[in-house]
Amino acid sequence: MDRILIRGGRPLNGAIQISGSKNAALPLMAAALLTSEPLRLSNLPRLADIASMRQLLAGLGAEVAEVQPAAGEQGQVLEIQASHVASQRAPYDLVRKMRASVLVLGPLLARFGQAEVSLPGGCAIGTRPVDLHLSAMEAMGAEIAIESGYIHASAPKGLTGAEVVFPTISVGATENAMMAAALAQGESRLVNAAREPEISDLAVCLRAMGAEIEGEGSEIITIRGCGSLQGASHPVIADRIEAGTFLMAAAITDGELRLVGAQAAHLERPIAVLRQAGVTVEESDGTLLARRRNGRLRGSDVMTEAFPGFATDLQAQFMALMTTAEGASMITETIFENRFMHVPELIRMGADITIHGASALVRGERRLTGAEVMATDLRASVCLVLAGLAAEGETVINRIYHLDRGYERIEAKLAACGAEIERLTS
Ligand SMILES: CC(=O)N[C@H]1[C@@H](OP(=O)(O)OP(=O)(O)OC[C@H]2O[C@@H](n3ccc(=O)[nH]c3=O)[C@H](O)[C@@H]2O)O[C@H](CO)[C@@H](O)[C@@H]1O
Ligand SMILES: C=C(OP(=O)(O)O)C(=O)O
Repeated sequence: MDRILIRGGRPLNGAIQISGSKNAALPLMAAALLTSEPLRLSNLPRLADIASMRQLLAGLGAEVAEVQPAAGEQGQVLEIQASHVASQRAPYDLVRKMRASVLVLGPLLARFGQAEVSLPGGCAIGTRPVDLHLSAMEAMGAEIAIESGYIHASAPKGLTGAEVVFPTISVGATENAMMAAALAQGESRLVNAAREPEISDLAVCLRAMGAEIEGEGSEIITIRGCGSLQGASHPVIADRIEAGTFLMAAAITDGELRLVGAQAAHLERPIAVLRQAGVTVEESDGTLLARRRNGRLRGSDVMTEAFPGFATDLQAQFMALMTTAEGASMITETIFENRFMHVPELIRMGADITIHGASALVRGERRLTGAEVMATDLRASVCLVLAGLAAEGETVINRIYHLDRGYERIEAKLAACGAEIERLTS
């Protein structure tokens, strides 16, 4: 199994191109199932999750081809055509590797009147049920049964537009409901919808495919379903979590990074928190520049929240940063019940952190020292990379397949800015 070796203590300096967003790309790829015409997606990151979604779509019978970027296009470009969908079954083997596989449920059900999707099961960061996805489908008229670990959904006469009131905010359930509603008969109103930039990106693409959608980015999304959707061409937004991670990499190493393509509007709360902690973040011409303001960082409290709040996907990285700040920080995780798996590993590197329920108290100004550590999930992995970059000596991170789910060419991007980092293959 591959590992990452980091020799820490070197400031990062340089420019990094931000890749396309994994979390925007996955629902966009699933949206290709809504039409028999080709959907062309550009600026897709080259990540394990994108490969898994590609495999899932191909397994259903869609044709997925990588094509050369046209003028103005960036990243990986895929043309997905789901004209002959032979199967409506998302198998356990793929769903267990990537929970976002459940995003094929809405499109398959809306277009073909049936879908079988393996229940995702638990996950390192929490139980992560899919009840909100299922109740949204039921509100639109689907019958749902759980048998042998699979969701069996059927709507032989098609889905009907409905008011879906989400009791709690769910990004994935909002996306599934938007895609299903786009092909349902009549109008749907999604109330207490997620407002993440990835939701807005999906709405833009669905609109280009002919869907009538309003209100994305607000708490109520209205969708008037139409009989069929057409092909479209859509560039995926930049990955705000990758950008936020590298803002923190600049700060933790006391370096200076220019992030090309990063969208400040998608990072307002994390940038405000970083500024309060003593990081200068400047925006100009589609880039973000980050460096410490006067050498020292101050402990700052953070609570994770749905967008526009502080993203849970940046919580672990912020915790690594706060281990090096002056004073104490209280970091409260409100989205996932078990997203502190990085804490024992940071402690092994010299951090002083105690967990009290959903909060972690970080006592700062620790000198981190390199150690052999274990990655447990995607953001925990990159938090250990940040800690390793700041630590004295060598850090070896095991189980980095988690990292490959969400960070494109991370060693190359960091090495180009002065990090001593290498992948050890065995
Ligand atoms: C591929 C993707 O985009 N992943 C992101 C997405 O995950 P995902 O879409 O899975 O996250 P959700 O927004 O659905 O989850 C938020 C909370 O709602 C709960 N919940 C969710 C659905 C449901 O049916 N029932 C239920 O109880 C979850 O367990 C969690 O506690 O949003 C999360 C929250 O910003 C991010 O951390 C993930 O990186
Ligand atoms: C939790 C994450 O992803 P997923 O929802 O795909 O597990 C993440 O991107 O941090």
